[in-house]
Amino acid sequence: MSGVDGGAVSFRTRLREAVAAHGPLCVGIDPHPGLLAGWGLEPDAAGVERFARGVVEALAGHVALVKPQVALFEVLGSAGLRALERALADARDAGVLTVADAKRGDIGSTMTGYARAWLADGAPLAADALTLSPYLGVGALAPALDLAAATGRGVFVLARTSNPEAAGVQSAQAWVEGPDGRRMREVAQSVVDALAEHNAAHRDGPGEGSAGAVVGLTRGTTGRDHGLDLTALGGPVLVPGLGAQGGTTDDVAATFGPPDALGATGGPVVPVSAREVLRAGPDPGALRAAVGALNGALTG
Ligand SMILES: O=c1ccn([C@@H]2O[C@H](COP(=O)(O)O)[C@@H](O)[C@H]2O)c(=O)[nH]1
Repeated sequence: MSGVDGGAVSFRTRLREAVAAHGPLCVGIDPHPGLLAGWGLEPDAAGVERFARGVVEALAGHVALVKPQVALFEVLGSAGLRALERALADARDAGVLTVADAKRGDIGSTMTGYARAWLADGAPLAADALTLSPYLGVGALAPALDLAAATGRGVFVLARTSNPEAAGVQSAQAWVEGPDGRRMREVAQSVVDALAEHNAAHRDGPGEGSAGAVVGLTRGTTGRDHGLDLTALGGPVLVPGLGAQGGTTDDVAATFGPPDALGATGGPVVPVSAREVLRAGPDPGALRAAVGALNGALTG
């Protein structure tokens, strides 16, 4: 993770390089019991570990990043978390970027603990990036944003999630304090704006673009004239909803524009697919073919 001068290389730089080399797809590692059965594995810690490490082994060198779904490891207690630690270590050793999808968020003092658990150098569960929930306020997430910026890691904060139930909260209008006084803003947009502010303050150096947003593929369009305006974000966008939730590669282009649409000021845009890709396993060649087909459609 060190740059030529010995300092940390930003997550966004590393993500851009990985996307340029392998394509934008992020493969979710979601060891659902049904998928484990399809792979001939038991729904226990040994099965989850074999599954997660099998995905990394098959896709190393073929995918930019993977996103383990922490809940599906946590459900097995300490043995499940040990399996996650091993899969994260495998990915690190193989040069595959990782996003721990833990959706953490708490008051600032507790947030420091979450930040150190997932974003500190040497932490057993350290990942390249962590998903965060801003329901306690984006400001409360500062310990994670700051540690990510300092260690060349990233965060993805939920802005507009892929599930339909989120609309009531995320599309609500709220008063937000800005440089020009108070103004009404959609909650999801206010999250993006706060992340843009953080990124603007860390434009050069290891913290560059470390604050990304989660914008679901299944919740409508983005752009200046409708929906979310991501043009000032200055960071990456994680886009779940491709495949099992109904989103298509055409939807990615229609919603976010061509792969480099946010290139100058933001991005990369990284679509996520878990179940659709994982159903192709356990055969490594079939997993790689599923990833290749999606990456081809996303970039073609
Ligand atoms: O808005 C969100 C945020 C996170 N997710 C997570 O992404 C994967 C999607 O899995 P699929 O099998 O491709 O549907 C899963 O881990 C979700 O918890 C999301 O779907 N939407």
